[in-house]
Amino acid sequence: MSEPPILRLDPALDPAALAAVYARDGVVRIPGIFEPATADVLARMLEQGMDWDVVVSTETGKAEVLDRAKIQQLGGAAVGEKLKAATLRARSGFAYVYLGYPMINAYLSGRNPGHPIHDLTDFLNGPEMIAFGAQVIGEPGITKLDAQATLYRPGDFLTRHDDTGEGDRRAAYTISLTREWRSDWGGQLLFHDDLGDIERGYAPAFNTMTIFKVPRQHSVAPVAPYAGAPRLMITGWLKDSPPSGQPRQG
Ligand SMILES: O=C(O)CCC(=O)C(=O)O
Ligand SMILES: [Fe+2]
Repeated sequence: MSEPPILRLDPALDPAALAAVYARDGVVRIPGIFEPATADVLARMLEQGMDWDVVVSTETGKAEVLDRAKIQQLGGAAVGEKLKAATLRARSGFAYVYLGYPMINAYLSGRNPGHPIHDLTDFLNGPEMIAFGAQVIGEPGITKLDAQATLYRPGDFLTRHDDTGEGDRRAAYTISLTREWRSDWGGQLLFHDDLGDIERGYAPAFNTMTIFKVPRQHSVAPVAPYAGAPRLMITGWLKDSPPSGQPRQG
């Protein structure tokens, strides 16, 4: 049996060139973030091996996270009502529906012990990734990468927001592990301007990292009812708050 590929960034990446693009545009696309064999293993994990929660926004825009046990307890009809309510709220406010896996919480609480997602959480908060992210965005004080895995099904969405958080978010990132996508399947990361037009729309391109400066108005376009695959991402923020309560302390 062959060894699993090493979890590392593709050594061919040129962080200085990426930093120049980020400094100019406030956003940078990074195709080929992992070597192909690594990206393949990570994609397979998201495609086949995840203990997904249903993530649905409440009236206040906070996340209600329904794990398998909670879904069973509520029953399909009650879960469906929550999704319907969030979808109605999306008409006029911040709302979202998708499947998620809270990587940091899961890591710290010992959920799914031995699962390979925890190696990725470790990697994202390890010295190589922190140094890379800090260099690309030109913020040497970056201490951690928040992370969640997400799966958008047909109809799933995330409405317009700007990622203002606790004040420690220096930039947002996404790493797409969506293998194939058609540009008419929705699911783009959209940047909105003040006139209500779309400045840019990024399809979930396989093995591509996107980093953008926040706050900035953005959304995830609803995945089309006819989309032929799930939209698979790792998303989060590069933060500069002290690394307490994170993986790899000390
Ligand atoms: O999935 C994406 O492309 C972006 C997600 C996002 O904007 C967020 O989680 O705040
Ligand atoms: Fe966001």
